[in-house]
Amino acid sequence: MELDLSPLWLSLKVAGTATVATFFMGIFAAYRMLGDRGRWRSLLEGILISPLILPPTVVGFLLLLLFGKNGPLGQLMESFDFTIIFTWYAGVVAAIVVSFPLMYKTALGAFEQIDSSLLHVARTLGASERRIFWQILLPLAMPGLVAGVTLAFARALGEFGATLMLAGNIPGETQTMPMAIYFAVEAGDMGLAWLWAIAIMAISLSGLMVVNLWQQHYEEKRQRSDGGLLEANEPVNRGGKRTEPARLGQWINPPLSNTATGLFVTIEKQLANFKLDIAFTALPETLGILGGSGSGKSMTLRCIAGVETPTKGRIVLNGRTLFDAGKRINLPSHKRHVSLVFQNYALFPHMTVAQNIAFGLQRLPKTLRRQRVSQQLASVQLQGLGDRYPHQLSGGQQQRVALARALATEPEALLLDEPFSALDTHLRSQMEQQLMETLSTYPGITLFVTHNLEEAYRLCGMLMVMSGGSAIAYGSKHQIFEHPKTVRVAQLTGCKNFSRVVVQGSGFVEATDWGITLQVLEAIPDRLTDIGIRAHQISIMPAPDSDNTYPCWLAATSETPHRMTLFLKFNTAPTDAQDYHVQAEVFKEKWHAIKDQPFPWAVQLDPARLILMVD
Ligand SMILES: Nc1ncnc2c1ncn2[C@@H]1O[C@H](COP(=O)(O)OP(=O)(O)OP(=O)(O)O)[C@@H](O)[C@H]1O
Repeated sequence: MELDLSPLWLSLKVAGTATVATFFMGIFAAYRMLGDRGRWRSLLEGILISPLILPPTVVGFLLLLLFGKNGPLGQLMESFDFTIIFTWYAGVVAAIVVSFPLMYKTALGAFEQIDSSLLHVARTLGASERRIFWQILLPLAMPGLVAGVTLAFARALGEFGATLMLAGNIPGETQTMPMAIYFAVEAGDMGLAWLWAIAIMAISLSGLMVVNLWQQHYEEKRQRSDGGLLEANEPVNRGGKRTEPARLGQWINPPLSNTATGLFVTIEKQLANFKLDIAFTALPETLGILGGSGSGKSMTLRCIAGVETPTKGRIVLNGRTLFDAGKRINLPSHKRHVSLVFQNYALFPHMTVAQNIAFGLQRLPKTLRRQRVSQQLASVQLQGLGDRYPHQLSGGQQQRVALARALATEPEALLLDEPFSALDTHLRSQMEQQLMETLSTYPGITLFVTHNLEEAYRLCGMLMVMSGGSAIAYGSKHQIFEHPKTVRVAQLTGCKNFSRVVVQGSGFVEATDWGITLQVLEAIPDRLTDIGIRAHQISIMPAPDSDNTYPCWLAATSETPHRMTLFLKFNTAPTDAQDYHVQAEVFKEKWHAIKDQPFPWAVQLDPARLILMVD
């Protein structure tokens, strides 16, 4: 008897059509749900994936209620003289419903895996949501989407229960392979049942294998091109000149005003366990932002870039209002002309270096775009690397590409969020040099977030110190480092030695925690509470008869490659390593000169170096 192949063709037709529909519907639904944290999300998710957990007969029953003669869709179709019940269309509908959750869930997972900073950075480079979808989300999610399609197709191919209820088992018209198996078993024709079962398994498994092979190939191709990490190509700084940024501002504490030139920020943002409440003005130069972990530095940059929305306040850039809660103005990131460089650089991994840099230049004619990319590559010394992918670059090179990409759009403000944190010490100092040169020709406003005090000092003319979501100090770097007004600012700028004080009379205070009386040169502020001194400014064995010199004993030491930290106690010998008053830092040469001297040592807290603070 000749074998009727119609179940095979019908299955492929039904599953293929359903998969095409599921592909688009699943991606659309996943895209809409992406980032949705609304209260209806759980309910909506439950509905979308319910066909995965409900018995197929229940799904079939519900579809029958919907598409049947008396169902709302059934009646609507009947008014056009059309019905899908007991046709192959019904098989397609059943297959779409049961395979949709697989496509949706896989697509959502693939989208969610994409680093959100890539999307944020694309927005700050001027890309619309549509462009981000087509050029960032879709290509990066492709391996996941392909896996989703395969699973959806396999599920559609194997659909039985819902299809039987909606489409029935009409040989040649609605009988798919799963149905052919069931009815072959019913009729006792085990040979035929085996044949269809093997056909389904072969099609599904070969589909999965092809996808797996493709993914493997995709990964191998990525790794093969991983070959050359180019640390050796990093520029080597051999005695090159180190220059200060060109336009260090001379002003101190600029008034908070809606300046025509500059960045004016006065915002509040309430989060679950944190409140950002900050106000400052930045002029066209480099403002360093220092602060402890979690003090709100990144959040401030994210609000300025439009990645986060403040709860209250205003942000004005060169006279343009970027955000005004009162007037309900909230320019999207792509219209702000503000570039944000993330800690992890957020380079688009599927684009070459040149494509990354050109990403924000879509509106320029091609020749001009190419010219701008070459200029930027040259400015960060990456000529000849335009065709590489980010994973073929060293950390330092990636950092330079991120900077070139951010500057290519000629932003009015450049926000750098700890741009060197992922680099080793050697590379860090090279990159710092390079950034200094780049910034010296950048005419806009730069905000530079860092934890590294020395880096902040070298790169920035002005500094803002943040703590607990607010600015606690703002001024020139000299002012902030040499005359911190509060204990917190002194701590955050690296001061390690503090003592409570009682004022003794004009020019003298008693440092109660250290048990000594100190002469001070600075005018004593009204509400003075603390005195401090930086570790490297403590003198050991000073010239005889120096002021503020006391006998000291050594409680403990701690060694770094070039310096020693000495834990010292005034007036009496320590009982253990924790029993000390101050930490002093000395170079190794000095340490070798003093280490065998008998105790007590003479230790001076130079009156000119003492910091007077309020708590
Ligand atoms: N999306 C968020 N939802 C709730 N809280 C958040 C969110 N993002 C940040 N925070 C909180 O806001 C505070 C400030 O975070 P932010 O990232 O600005 O700190 P930071 O000063 O940059 O710290 P670090 O130096 O460690 O990067 C932290 O307490 C953090 O937990």
